[in-house]
Amino acid sequence: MSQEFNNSGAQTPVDASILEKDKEQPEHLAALPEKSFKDYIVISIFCFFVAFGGFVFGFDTGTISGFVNMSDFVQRFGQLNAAGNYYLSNVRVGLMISIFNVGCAVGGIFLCKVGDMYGRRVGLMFSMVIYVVGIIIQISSQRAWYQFFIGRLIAGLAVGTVSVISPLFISEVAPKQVRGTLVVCFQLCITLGIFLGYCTTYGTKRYTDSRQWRIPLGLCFAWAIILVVGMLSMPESPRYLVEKNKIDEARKSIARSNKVSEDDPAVNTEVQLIQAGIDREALAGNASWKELITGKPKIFRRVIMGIMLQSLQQLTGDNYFFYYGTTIFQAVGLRDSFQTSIILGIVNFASTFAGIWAIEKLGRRLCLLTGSAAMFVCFIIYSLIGSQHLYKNGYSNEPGNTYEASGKAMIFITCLYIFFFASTWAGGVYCIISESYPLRIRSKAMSVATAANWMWGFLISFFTPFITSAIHFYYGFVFTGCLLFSFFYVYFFVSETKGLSLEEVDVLYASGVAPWKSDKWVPPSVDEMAHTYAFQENKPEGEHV
Ligand SMILES: OC[C@H]1O[C@](O)(CO)[C@@H](O)[C@@H]1O
Repeated sequence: MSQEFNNSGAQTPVDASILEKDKEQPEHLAALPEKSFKDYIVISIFCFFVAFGGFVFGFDTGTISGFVNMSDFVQRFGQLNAAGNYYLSNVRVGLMISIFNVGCAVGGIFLCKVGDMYGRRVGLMFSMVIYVVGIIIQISSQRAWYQFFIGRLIAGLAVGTVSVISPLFISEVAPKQVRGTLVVCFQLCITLGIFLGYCTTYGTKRYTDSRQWRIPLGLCFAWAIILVVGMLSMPESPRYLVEKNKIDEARKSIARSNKVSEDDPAVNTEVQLIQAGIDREALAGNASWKELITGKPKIFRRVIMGIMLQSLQQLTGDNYFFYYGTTIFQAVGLRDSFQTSIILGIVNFASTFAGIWAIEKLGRRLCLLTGSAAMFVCFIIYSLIGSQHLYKNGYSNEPGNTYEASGKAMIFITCLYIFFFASTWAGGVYCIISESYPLRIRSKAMSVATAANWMWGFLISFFTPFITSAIHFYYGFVFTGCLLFSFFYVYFFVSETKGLSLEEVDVLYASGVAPWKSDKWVPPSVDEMAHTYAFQENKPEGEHV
Protein backbone atom coordinates (compact mmCIF):
# COMPACT_ATOMS: atom_id res chain seq x y z
CA MET A 1 0.00 0.00 0.00
CA SER A 2 1.43 3.39 -0.96
CA GLN A 3 0.87 6.72 0.71
CA GLU A 4 0.24 10.24 -0.52
CA PHE A 5 0.22 13.78 0.87
CA ASN A 6 -3.06 15.21 2.02
CA ASN A 7 -4.04 18.69 3.20
CA SER A 8 -3.07 18.22 6.79
CA GLY A 9 0.30 16.72 6.02
CA ALA A 10 -0.83 13.32 7.34
CA GLN A 11 -0.96 10.36 5.03
CA THR A 12 -3.95 8.64 3.53
CA PRO A 13 -3.70 5.23 1.98
CA VAL A 14 -3.68 4.94 -1.80
CA ASP A 15 -4.48 1.80 -3.67
CA ALA A 16 -1.26 0.62 -5.34
CA SER A 17 -3.29 -0.23 -8.43
CA ILE A 18 -3.54 3.52 -9.03
CA LEU A 19 0.12 3.50 -9.95
CA GLU A 20 -0.39 0.58 -12.27
CA LYS A 21 -3.41 2.22 -13.81
CA ASP A 22 -1.45 5.38 -14.32
CA LYS A 23 0.76 3.61 -16.82
CA GLU A 24 -2.25 3.33 -19.08
CA GLN A 25 -4.05 6.53 -18.19
CA PRO A 26 -1.53 9.33 -17.95
CA GLU A 27 -3.88 11.88 -16.45
CA HIS A 28 -5.13 9.60 -13.71
CA LEU A 29 -2.90 11.51 -11.28
CA ALA A 30 -5.15 14.51 -11.73
CA ALA A 31 -7.73 12.70 -9.64
CA LEU A 32 -5.52 12.82 -6.53
CA PRO A 33 -6.91 15.07 -3.76
CA GLU A 34 -5.85 18.73 -3.95
CA LYS A 35 -3.67 20.36 -1.31
CA SER A 36 -4.40 23.67 0.36
CA PHE A 37 -2.66 26.90 -0.68
CA LYS A 38 -0.39 26.94 2.37
CA ASP A 39 1.01 23.54 1.36
CA TYR A 40 2.32 25.17 -1.79
CA ILE A 41 4.14 28.14 -0.27
CA VAL A 42 7.61 26.58 -0.03
CA ILE A 43 7.50 25.16 -3.51
CA SER A 44 6.14 28.45 -4.86
CA ILE A 45 9.13 30.32 -3.40
CA PHE A 46 11.48 27.83 -5.04
CA CYS A 47 9.66 28.24 -8.34
CA PHE A 48 9.85 32.00 -8.13
CA PHE A 49 13.64 31.72 -7.98
CA VAL A 50 13.58 29.70 -11.19
CA ALA A 51 11.15 32.14 -12.81
CA PHE A 52 13.73 34.85 -12.05
CA GLY A 53 15.29 33.73 -15.36
CA GLY A 54 12.39 35.60 -16.99
CA PHE A 55 13.45 38.73 -15.16
CA VAL A 56 16.90 38.55 -16.77
CA PHE A 57 15.24 38.38 -20.19
CA GLY A 58 12.87 41.28 -19.46
CA PHE A 59 15.62 43.47 -17.99
CA ASP A 60 17.50 43.26 -21.27
CA THR A 61 14.42 44.38 -23.24
CA GLY A 62 13.83 47.26 -20.84
CA THR A 63 17.39 48.56 -20.89
CA ILE A 64 18.42 48.19 -24.53
CA SER A 65 15.47 50.30 -25.65
CA GLY A 66 16.87 53.15 -23.54
CA PHE A 67 20.54 52.67 -24.50
CA VAL A 68 19.95 53.48 -28.17
CA ASN A 69 18.68 56.92 -27.10
CA MET A 70 21.53 57.72 -24.71
CA SER A 71 24.05 60.36 -25.74
CA ASP A 72 27.19 58.52 -24.59
CA PHE A 73 26.04 55.29 -26.19
CA VAL A 74 25.26 57.02 -29.50
CA GLN A 75 28.61 58.82 -29.49
CA ARG A 76 30.57 55.65 -28.85
CA PHE A 77 28.79 53.27 -31.14
CA GLY A 78 27.30 55.64 -33.72
CA GLN A 79 28.53 57.36 -36.88
CA LEU A 80 29.06 61.02 -37.75
CA ASN A 81 26.56 62.68 -40.08
CA ALA A 82 27.28 65.55 -42.49
CA ALA A 83 26.48 68.11 -39.78
CA GLY A 84 29.13 66.55 -37.53
CA ASN A 85 26.66 64.94 -35.12
CA TYR A 86 26.72 61.37 -33.97
CA TYR A 87 23.79 59.14 -34.84
CA LEU A 88 23.06 55.43 -34.80
CA SER A 89 22.17 54.15 -38.24
CA ASN A 90 19.09 51.97 -38.67
CA VAL A 91 21.34 49.01 -39.44
CA ARG A 92 23.25 49.41 -36.18
CA VAL A 93 20.18 49.96 -34.05
CA GLY A 94 18.35 47.07 -35.71
CA LEU A 95 21.31 44.72 -35.39
CA MET A 96 22.22 45.66 -31.83
CA ILE A 97 18.68 45.18 -30.60
CA SER A 98 17.64 42.15 -32.64
CA ILE A 99 20.81 40.06 -32.42
CA PHE A 100 19.78 39.18 -28.89
CA ASN A 101 16.72 37.33 -30.30
CA VAL A 102 18.95 35.32 -32.64
CA GLY A 103 21.10 34.31 -29.66
CA CYS A 104 17.96 33.33 -27.77
CA ALA A 105 16.72 31.10 -30.61
CA VAL A 106 20.07 29.31 -30.92
CA GLY A 107 20.53 28.96 -27.12
CA GLY A 108 16.94 27.78 -26.71
CA ILE A 109 17.40 25.00 -29.24
CA PHE A 110 20.96 23.83 -28.55
CA LEU A 111 22.34 24.93 -25.17
CA CYS A 112 19.28 23.91 -23.18
CA LYS A 113 20.47 20.29 -23.61
CA VAL A 114 22.85 21.00 -20.71
CA GLY A 115 19.78 20.92 -18.47
CA ASP A 116 18.97 17.39 -19.67
CA MET A 117 22.53 16.17 -19.28
CA TYR A 118 23.58 17.72 -15.97
CA GLY A 119 20.32 18.75 -14.38
CA ARG A 120 18.15 21.85 -14.49
CA ARG A 121 20.09 23.68 -11.75
CA VAL A 122 23.42 23.16 -13.46
CA GLY A 123 21.81 24.15 -16.78
CA LEU A 124 20.63 27.45 -15.32
CA MET A 125 23.92 28.15 -13.53
CA PHE A 126 25.86 27.33 -16.70
CA SER A 127 23.70 29.75 -18.68
CA MET A 128 24.48 32.46 -16.11
CA VAL A 129 28.22 31.95 -16.70
CA ILE A 130 27.65 32.52 -20.43
CA TYR A 131 25.45 35.48 -19.61
CA VAL A 132 28.20 37.07 -17.49
CA VAL A 133 30.69 36.60 -20.36
CA GLY A 134 28.22 38.37 -22.67
CA ILE A 135 27.79 41.22 -20.20
CA ILE A 136 31.55 41.62 -19.70
CA ILE A 137 32.02 41.88 -23.48
CA GLN A 138 29.29 44.53 -23.70
CA ILE A 139 30.36 46.56 -20.70
CA SER A 140 34.00 46.64 -21.80
CA SER A 141 33.15 47.87 -25.32
CA GLN A 142 34.87 51.19 -25.87
CA ARG A 143 33.91 52.33 -29.35
CA ALA A 144 33.52 49.13 -31.37
CA TRP A 145 29.82 48.65 -31.96
CA TYR A 146 30.45 45.09 -33.15
CA GLN A 147 32.01 44.18 -29.80
CA PHE A 148 28.79 45.28 -28.12
CA PHE A 149 26.87 43.36 -30.77
CA ILE A 150 28.85 40.14 -30.07
CA GLY A 151 28.30 40.59 -26.33
CA ARG A 152 24.55 40.80 -26.94
CA LEU A 153 24.62 37.69 -29.10
CA ILE A 154 26.36 35.75 -26.30
CA ALA A 155 24.04 37.10 -23.61
CA GLY A 156 21.14 36.10 -25.90
CA LEU A 157 22.43 32.51 -26.05
CA ALA A 158 22.25 32.39 -22.27
CA VAL A 159 18.82 33.97 -22.01
CA GLY A 160 17.40 31.60 -24.66
CA THR A 161 18.71 28.69 -22.59
CA VAL A 162 17.15 30.10 -19.43
CA SER A 163 13.85 30.67 -21.23
CA VAL A 164 13.60 26.99 -22.10
CA ILE A 165 14.94 25.46 -18.87
CA SER A 166 13.09 27.71 -16.38
CA PRO A 167 9.48 26.95 -17.41
CA LEU A 168 10.41 23.27 -17.80
CA PHE A 169 11.99 23.17 -14.33
CA ILE A 170 8.96 24.88 -12.83
CA SER A 171 6.56 22.50 -14.50
CA GLU A 172 8.57 19.57 -13.08
CA VAL A 173 8.76 20.68 -9.48
CA ALA A 174 5.40 22.45 -9.18
CA PRO A 175 2.39 20.43 -8.05
CA LYS A 176 -0.14 19.96 -10.86
CA GLN A 177 -2.80 22.08 -9.15
CA VAL A 178 -0.68 25.25 -9.21
CA ARG A 179 1.52 24.43 -12.18
CA GLY A 180 -0.25 26.72 -14.67
CA THR A 181 -0.07 29.70 -12.33
CA LEU A 182 3.59 29.08 -11.51
CA VAL A 183 4.51 28.71 -15.18
CA VAL A 184 2.82 32.07 -15.88
CA CYS A 185 5.10 33.51 -13.17
CA PHE A 186 7.84 33.27 -15.77
CA GLN A 187 5.98 35.78 -17.98
CA LEU A 188 5.30 37.87 -14.87
CA CYS A 189 9.04 38.01 -14.19
CA ILE A 190 9.69 39.07 -17.81
CA THR A 191 7.35 42.02 -17.33
CA LEU A 192 8.91 42.88 -13.96
CA GLY A 193 12.32 42.83 -15.66
CA ILE A 194 11.12 45.13 -18.46
CA PHE A 195 9.68 47.55 -15.91
CA LEU A 196 12.80 47.66 -13.73
CA GLY A 197 14.92 47.94 -16.89
CA TYR A 198 12.99 51.07 -17.84
CA CYS A 199 13.32 52.46 -14.30
CA THR A 200 17.07 51.87 -14.33
CA THR A 201 17.68 53.66 -17.62
CA TYR A 202 15.41 56.45 -16.43
CA GLY A 203 17.65 56.80 -13.38
CA THR A 204 20.97 56.72 -15.28
CA LYS A 205 20.16 58.86 -18.31
CA ARG A 206 21.02 61.98 -16.28
CA TYR A 207 24.71 61.05 -16.41
CA THR A 208 26.65 62.39 -19.34
CA ASP A 209 29.24 59.63 -19.52
CA SER A 210 29.24 55.87 -19.98
CA ARG A 211 27.57 55.37 -16.59
CA GLN A 212 24.36 55.95 -18.56
CA TRP A 213 24.51 52.43 -19.95
CA ARG A 214 27.30 50.78 -17.95
CA ILE A 215 25.42 50.97 -14.64
CA PRO A 216 22.34 49.12 -16.01
CA LEU A 217 24.67 46.54 -17.55
CA GLY A 218 26.61 46.25 -14.29
CA LEU A 219 23.37 45.40 -12.49
CA CYS A 220 23.13 42.32 -14.67
CA PHE A 221 25.97 40.78 -12.61
CA ALA A 222 23.70 41.03 -9.59
CA TRP A 223 20.88 39.25 -11.45
CA ALA A 224 23.28 36.46 -12.40
CA ILE A 225 24.42 36.12 -8.76
CA ILE A 226 20.82 36.03 -7.51
CA LEU A 227 19.95 33.28 -9.96
CA VAL A 228 23.06 31.23 -9.14
CA VAL A 229 22.55 31.58 -5.36
CA GLY A 230 18.89 30.68 -5.86
CA MET A 231 19.91 27.58 -7.79
CA LEU A 232 22.45 26.55 -5.12
CA SER A 233 19.69 26.50 -2.52
CA MET A 234 17.03 25.04 -4.83
CA PRO A 235 16.24 21.32 -4.82
CA GLU A 236 17.00 19.63 -8.17
CA SER A 237 14.07 18.55 -10.33
CA PRO A 238 12.94 15.21 -8.86
CA ARG A 239 11.91 14.18 -12.35
CA TYR A 240 15.45 14.67 -13.64
CA LEU A 241 16.86 12.74 -10.65
CA VAL A 242 14.50 9.79 -11.06
CA GLU A 243 15.26 9.72 -14.77
CA LYS A 244 18.98 9.49 -13.91
CA ASN A 245 18.18 6.79 -11.36
CA LYS A 246 19.30 8.98 -8.44
CA ILE A 247 16.38 7.87 -6.32
CA ASP A 248 17.82 8.88 -2.92
CA GLU A 249 18.50 12.39 -4.17
CA ALA A 250 15.02 12.54 -5.69
CA ARG A 251 13.62 11.63 -2.26
CA LYS A 252 15.63 14.39 -0.60
CA SER A 253 14.42 16.89 -3.17
CA ILE A 254 10.75 15.96 -2.74
CA ALA A 255 11.07 16.02 1.04
CA ARG A 256 12.56 19.53 0.93
CA SER A 257 9.98 20.97 -1.45
CA ASN A 258 7.11 19.50 0.51
CA LYS A 259 8.55 20.17 3.97
CA VAL A 260 8.31 16.54 5.15
CA SER A 261 10.91 14.05 6.35
CA GLU A 262 12.68 11.89 3.80
CA ASP A 263 11.33 8.73 5.43
CA ASP A 264 7.78 9.88 5.00
CA PRO A 265 5.98 7.20 2.97
CA ALA A 266 4.39 9.98 0.96
CA VAL A 267 7.84 10.78 -0.45
CA ASN A 268 8.06 7.24 -1.73
CA THR A 269 4.71 7.58 -3.40
CA GLU A 270 5.82 10.74 -5.15
CA VAL A 271 8.91 8.95 -6.47
CA GLN A 272 6.73 6.15 -7.75
CA LEU A 273 4.36 8.58 -9.40
CA ILE A 274 7.26 10.27 -11.16
CA GLN A 275 8.62 6.88 -12.21
CA ALA A 276 5.17 5.94 -13.53
CA GLY A 277 5.13 9.17 -15.55
CA ILE A 278 8.56 8.44 -16.98
CA ASP A 279 7.51 4.86 -17.83
CA ARG A 280 4.41 6.20 -19.45
CA GLU A 281 6.46 8.45 -21.69
CA ALA A 282 8.88 5.63 -22.49
CA LEU A 283 5.86 3.53 -23.41
CA ALA A 284 4.70 6.21 -25.77
CA GLY A 285 8.23 6.40 -27.20
CA ASN A 286 10.17 9.40 -28.36
CA ALA A 287 8.57 10.93 -31.41
CA SER A 288 10.69 11.68 -34.44
CA TRP A 289 10.64 15.12 -36.07
CA LYS A 290 8.73 13.56 -38.95
CA GLU A 291 5.81 12.89 -36.66
CA LEU A 292 5.26 16.61 -36.31
CA ILE A 293 3.93 16.29 -39.85
CA THR A 294 2.53 12.76 -39.98
CA GLY A 295 1.37 12.26 -36.36
CA LYS A 296 -2.26 11.57 -35.42
CA PRO A 297 -4.69 12.92 -34.51
CA LYS A 298 -4.15 16.10 -36.52
CA ILE A 299 -0.68 16.76 -35.11
CA PHE A 300 0.45 18.76 -38.13
CA ARG A 301 -2.54 21.07 -37.82
CA ARG A 302 -1.70 21.56 -34.16
CA VAL A 303 1.98 22.23 -34.90
CA ILE A 304 0.99 24.85 -37.47
CA MET A 305 -1.38 26.32 -34.88
CA GLY A 306 1.49 26.59 -32.36
CA ILE A 307 3.76 28.28 -34.90
CA MET A 308 0.97 30.63 -35.95
CA LEU A 309 0.04 31.59 -32.40
CA GLN A 310 3.64 32.25 -31.39
CA SER A 311 4.22 34.25 -34.59
CA LEU A 312 1.02 36.22 -34.13
CA GLN A 313 1.95 36.92 -30.51
CA GLN A 314 4.92 38.91 -31.87
CA LEU A 315 2.91 40.31 -34.78
CA THR A 316 0.49 41.93 -32.35
CA GLY A 317 3.28 44.52 -32.31
CA ASP A 318 4.06 44.40 -28.58
CA ASN A 319 7.81 44.64 -29.07
CA TYR A 320 7.37 47.66 -31.34
CA PHE A 321 6.50 49.41 -28.07
CA PHE A 322 8.76 47.48 -25.69
CA TYR A 323 11.93 47.88 -27.76
CA TYR A 324 11.19 51.17 -29.43
CA GLY A 325 8.78 52.89 -27.02
CA THR A 326 11.42 55.34 -25.83
CA THR A 327 12.33 56.22 -29.42
CA ILE A 328 8.71 56.47 -30.58
CA PHE A 329 7.62 58.75 -27.78
CA GLN A 330 10.65 60.94 -28.23
CA ALA A 331 9.56 61.29 -31.87
CA VAL A 332 6.07 62.47 -30.92
CA GLY A 333 7.57 65.42 -29.12
CA LEU A 334 7.31 64.24 -25.53
CA ARG A 335 9.89 65.82 -23.36
CA ASP A 336 10.47 62.72 -21.28
CA SER A 337 9.99 59.59 -23.30
CA PHE A 338 11.88 57.56 -20.66
CA GLN A 339 9.12 58.40 -18.18
CA THR A 340 6.57 57.12 -20.67
CA SER A 341 8.38 53.81 -20.90
CA ILE A 342 8.11 53.42 -17.14
CA ILE A 343 4.35 53.88 -17.38
CA LEU A 344 4.19 51.24 -20.12
CA GLY A 345 6.30 48.94 -17.95
CA ILE A 346 3.96 49.30 -14.96
CA VAL A 347 0.87 48.68 -17.08
CA ASN A 348 2.51 45.60 -18.62
CA PHE A 349 3.50 44.16 -15.24
CA ALA A 350 0.19 44.87 -13.49
CA SER A 351 -1.91 43.57 -16.38
CA THR A 352 -0.13 40.23 -16.37
CA PHE A 353 -1.97 39.49 -13.10
CA ALA A 354 -5.23 40.16 -14.95
CA GLY A 355 -3.97 37.68 -17.56
CA ILE A 356 -3.50 34.94 -14.95
CA TRP A 357 -7.13 35.46 -13.97
CA ALA A 358 -8.56 35.90 -17.48
CA ILE A 359 -7.06 32.79 -19.02
CA GLU A 360 -8.82 30.58 -16.47
CA LYS A 361 -12.03 32.59 -16.19
CA LEU A 362 -12.71 33.39 -19.85
CA GLY A 363 -11.07 30.33 -21.34
CA ARG A 364 -8.25 30.36 -23.90
CA ARG A 365 -10.27 31.19 -27.02
CA LEU A 366 -12.34 34.01 -25.60
CA CYS A 367 -9.25 35.48 -24.01
CA LEU A 368 -7.35 35.58 -27.32
CA LEU A 369 -10.38 36.75 -29.32
CA THR A 370 -11.05 39.59 -26.89
CA GLY A 371 -7.36 40.52 -26.96
CA SER A 372 -7.20 40.60 -30.77
CA ALA A 373 -10.34 42.72 -31.10
CA ALA A 374 -9.34 45.17 -28.38
CA MET A 375 -5.73 45.54 -29.58
CA PHE A 376 -7.03 46.00 -33.15
CA VAL A 377 -9.15 48.98 -32.05
CA CYS A 378 -6.28 50.44 -30.02
CA PHE A 379 -3.76 50.12 -32.85
CA ILE A 380 -6.14 51.69 -35.39
CA ILE A 381 -6.65 54.73 -33.16
CA TYR A 382 -2.92 54.92 -32.43
CA SER A 383 -1.97 54.71 -36.11
CA LEU A 384 -4.63 57.21 -37.18
CA ILE A 385 -3.53 59.82 -34.66
CA GLY A 386 0.11 59.18 -35.50
CA SER A 387 -0.18 59.18 -39.27
CA GLN A 388 -3.00 61.65 -39.88
CA HIS A 389 -2.39 64.16 -37.18
CA LEU A 390 1.16 64.08 -35.96
CA TYR A 391 3.05 63.02 -39.02
CA LYS A 392 1.10 65.10 -41.54
CA ASN A 393 1.17 68.26 -39.46
CA GLY A 394 4.63 67.84 -38.05
CA TYR A 395 5.28 68.25 -34.35
CA SER A 396 7.16 70.52 -32.06
CA ASN A 397 8.63 70.17 -28.62
CA GLU A 398 6.88 73.26 -27.31
CA PRO A 399 4.99 72.42 -24.15
CA GLY A 400 1.22 72.72 -24.46
CA ASN A 401 1.08 72.51 -28.25
CA THR A 402 -1.73 70.52 -29.86
CA TYR A 403 0.72 67.89 -30.99
CA GLU A 404 1.77 67.25 -27.44
CA ALA A 405 -1.91 66.54 -26.79
CA SER A 406 -1.89 64.04 -29.66
CA GLY A 407 1.23 62.46 -28.23
CA LYS A 408 -0.47 62.08 -24.86
CA ALA A 409 -3.52 60.55 -26.51
CA MET A 410 -1.20 58.06 -28.20
CA ILE A 411 0.38 57.17 -24.88
CA PHE A 412 -3.02 56.61 -23.35
CA ILE A 413 -4.06 54.34 -26.19
CA THR A 414 -0.71 52.51 -26.00
CA CYS A 415 -1.32 51.83 -22.29
CA LEU A 416 -4.72 50.40 -23.17
CA TYR A 417 -3.13 48.28 -25.89
CA ILE A 418 -0.52 46.94 -23.46
CA PHE A 419 -3.21 46.17 -20.90
CA PHE A 420 -4.98 43.99 -23.47
CA PHE A 421 -1.76 42.40 -24.71
CA ALA A 422 -0.49 41.48 -21.25
CA SER A 423 -3.86 40.18 -20.05
CA THR A 424 -4.56 38.03 -23.11
CA TRP A 425 -1.98 37.08 -25.74
CA ALA A 426 1.18 37.43 -23.60
CA GLY A 427 0.56 34.41 -21.37
CA GLY A 428 -2.43 32.93 -23.22
CA VAL A 429 -0.36 31.66 -26.12
CA TYR A 430 2.11 29.79 -23.88
CA CYS A 431 -0.82 28.34 -22.00
CA ILE A 432 -2.62 26.99 -25.11
CA ILE A 433 0.56 25.65 -26.61
CA SER A 434 1.58 23.80 -23.46
CA GLU A 435 -1.83 22.10 -23.47
CA SER A 436 -2.20 21.24 -27.14
CA TYR A 437 0.21 18.37 -27.76
CA PRO A 438 0.47 14.79 -26.55
CA LEU A 439 3.46 14.21 -24.26
CA ARG A 440 5.62 12.39 -26.74
CA ILE A 441 5.80 15.25 -29.23
CA ARG A 442 5.25 18.06 -26.77
CA SER A 443 8.81 19.28 -26.37
CA LYS A 444 9.58 19.17 -30.10
CA ALA A 445 6.34 20.91 -31.06
CA MET A 446 6.83 23.54 -28.37
CA SER A 447 10.43 24.26 -29.34
CA VAL A 448 9.43 24.75 -33.00
CA ALA A 449 6.64 27.12 -31.96
CA THR A 450 8.93 29.03 -29.56
CA ALA A 451 11.55 29.37 -32.30
CA ALA A 452 8.86 31.09 -34.41
CA ASN A 453 8.35 33.57 -31.57
CA TRP A 454 12.10 34.40 -31.43
CA MET A 455 12.30 34.61 -35.21
CA TRP A 456 9.49 37.14 -35.45
CA GLY A 457 10.96 38.95 -32.46
CA PHE A 458 14.19 39.23 -34.44
CA LEU A 459 12.50 40.35 -37.67
CA ILE A 460 10.35 42.96 -35.98
CA SER A 461 13.14 44.38 -33.86
CA PHE A 462 15.53 44.45 -36.81
CA PHE A 463 13.22 46.00 -39.39
CA THR A 464 11.30 48.43 -37.18
CA PRO A 465 13.87 51.27 -37.46
CA PHE A 466 13.88 50.99 -41.28
CA ILE A 467 10.12 50.76 -41.57
CA THR A 468 9.43 53.63 -39.19
CA SER A 469 11.95 55.80 -41.06
CA ALA A 470 10.14 55.07 -44.31
CA ILE A 471 6.46 55.07 -43.41
CA HIS A 472 6.39 56.49 -39.86
CA PHE A 473 3.16 55.79 -38.02
CA TYR A 474 1.59 54.12 -41.04
CA TYR A 475 3.60 51.13 -39.78
CA GLY A 476 0.90 50.71 -37.12
CA PHE A 477 -1.54 49.61 -39.84
CA VAL A 478 0.67 46.57 -40.50
CA PHE A 479 0.06 45.39 -36.94
CA THR A 480 -3.61 46.33 -37.25
CA GLY A 481 -3.86 44.00 -40.25
CA CYS A 482 -2.10 41.21 -38.33
CA LEU A 483 -4.46 41.69 -35.39
CA LEU A 484 -7.48 41.44 -37.65
CA PHE A 485 -6.06 38.27 -39.13
CA SER A 486 -5.31 36.89 -35.66
CA PHE A 487 -8.96 37.29 -34.66
CA PHE A 488 -10.19 35.16 -37.55
CA TYR A 489 -7.33 32.74 -37.19
CA VAL A 490 -8.19 32.06 -33.55
CA TYR A 491 -11.90 31.87 -34.33
CA PHE A 492 -11.49 29.30 -37.10
CA PHE A 493 -8.41 27.33 -36.06
CA VAL A 494 -7.83 27.41 -32.30
CA SER A 495 -9.74 24.95 -30.13
CA GLU A 496 -10.61 25.54 -26.49
CA THR A 497 -8.36 23.47 -24.19
CA LYS A 498 -9.33 24.90 -20.81
CA GLY A 499 -9.72 22.19 -18.18
CA LEU A 500 -8.86 19.33 -20.57
CA SER A 501 -6.15 16.77 -19.93
CA LEU A 502 -3.60 16.12 -22.69
CA GLU A 503 -5.50 12.94 -23.62
CA GLU A 504 -8.82 14.74 -23.76
CA VAL A 505 -7.26 17.29 -26.10
CA ASP A 506 -6.32 14.39 -28.41
CA VAL A 507 -9.88 13.13 -28.30
CA LEU A 508 -11.13 16.62 -29.07
CA TYR A 509 -8.99 16.79 -32.19
CA ALA A 510 -9.76 13.20 -33.19
CA SER A 511 -13.48 13.91 -32.91
CA GLY A 512 -13.12 16.63 -35.55
CA VAL A 513 -15.22 19.14 -33.61
CA ALA A 514 -15.02 22.61 -35.17
CA PRO A 515 -12.83 25.01 -33.14
CA TRP A 516 -15.68 27.53 -32.83
CA LYS A 517 -17.82 24.84 -31.21
CA SER A 518 -15.04 23.41 -29.05
CA ASP A 519 -15.88 25.38 -25.91
CA LYS A 520 -19.19 23.48 -25.73
CA TRP A 521 -17.47 20.12 -26.23
CA VAL A 522 -17.73 17.69 -23.33
CA PRO A 523 -15.03 15.01 -23.07
CA PRO A 524 -16.13 11.38 -22.80
CA SER A 525 -15.69 9.61 -19.46
CA VAL A 526 -12.23 8.30 -18.58
CA ASP A 527 -13.33 4.69 -19.09
CA GLU A 528 -14.84 5.45 -22.45
CA MET A 529 -11.66 7.22 -23.48
CA ALA A 530 -9.42 4.40 -22.34
CA HIS A 531 -11.33 2.00 -24.55
CA THR A 532 -11.78 4.12 -27.59
CA TYR A 533 -9.36 6.97 -28.09
CA ALA A 534 -6.41 6.68 -25.70
CA PHE A 535 -2.96 6.77 -27.36
CA GLN A 536 -4.43 6.73 -30.82
CA GLU A 537 -1.60 8.82 -32.07
CA ASN A 538 0.85 6.04 -31.32
CA LYS A 539 -0.85 3.58 -33.60
CA PRO A 540 0.04 3.39 -37.23
CA GLU A 541 -2.36 4.95 -39.70
CA GLY A 542 -5.50 2.93 -40.26
CA GLU A 543 -5.73 1.61 -36.71
CA HIS A 544 -7.51 4.67 -35.40
CA VAL A 545 -10.97 4.50 -34.04
O1 LIG B 1 5.83 41.49 -21.88
C1 LIG B 1 6.33 41.63 -23.17
C2 LIG B 1 7.32 40.58 -23.51
O2 LIG B 1 6.67 39.33 -23.58
C3 LIG B 1 7.04 38.65 -24.77
O3 LIG B 1 6.03 38.80 -25.73
C4 LIG B 1 7.28 37.20 -24.45
O4 LIG B 1 6.09 36.56 -24.10
C5 LIG B 1 8.29 39.35 -25.22
O5 LIG B 1 8.59 39.16 -26.57
C6 LIG B 1 7.98 40.76 -24.86
O6 LIG B 1 9.11 41.55 -24.82
